[in-house]
Amino acid sequence: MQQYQLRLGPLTRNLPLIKIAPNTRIASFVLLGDAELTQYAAQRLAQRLTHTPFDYLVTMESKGIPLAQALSQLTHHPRFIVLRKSVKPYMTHPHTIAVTAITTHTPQQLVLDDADATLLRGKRVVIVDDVISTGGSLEAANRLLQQVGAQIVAQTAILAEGAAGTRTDIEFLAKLPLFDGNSSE
Ligand SMILES: O=P(O)(O)OC[C@H]1O[C@H](OP(=O)(O)OP(=O)(O)O)[C@H](O)[C@@H]1O
Ligand SMILES: Nc1ncnc2[nH]cnc12
Repeated sequence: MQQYQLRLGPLTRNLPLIKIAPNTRIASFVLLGDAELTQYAAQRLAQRLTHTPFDYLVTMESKGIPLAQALSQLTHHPRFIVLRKSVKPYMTHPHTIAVTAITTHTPQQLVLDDADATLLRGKRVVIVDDVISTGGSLEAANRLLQQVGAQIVAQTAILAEGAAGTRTDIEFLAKLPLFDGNSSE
């Protein structure tokens, strides 16, 4: 399997290249289970947020969760909000929004329970995720948060992939190429 070598500060990781379309691959980045990388990335992102006062961190299920937890602790924000991908029985009044993300061909959604929506109304929010690729998940999170009256003051990620790497409205630590025909088997 072909690999892409990611260097992030003192850390190096070999990421497998995963086919997402004919001749197009992403470098699969799996933050879940990598406590060292999560902690390192959270420290770097916390530094970037030093001059951005905010009330809540918001992340998307699932790979953003450990990063948001580490960043929450480092920035002394004891609670963070997770946008879920399915409606749970305990939710009283779920707000949902459709998502198009690079890794799934089936319809996806982001869900925010009303209790969390109430918490976020009028609050300054930082969105955090592991990877921004097409930006579909980020865009959906933005729309959902705006619907419930939150104010997005920063968007942060470890990696920006493909065209997301040219965006100036995201704080990211590293860029990843999208791999074209040269990476086919
Ligand atoms: O910019 P986009 O094209 O929307 O891609 C980025 C999203 O994709 C990944 O989630 P994934 O769909 O792999 O779900 P998971 O975290 O639940 O595994 C990643 O954690 C982002 O949320
Ligand atoms: N490169 C990537 N690795 C893992 N998950 C992703 N989601 C979007 N891009 C991704």
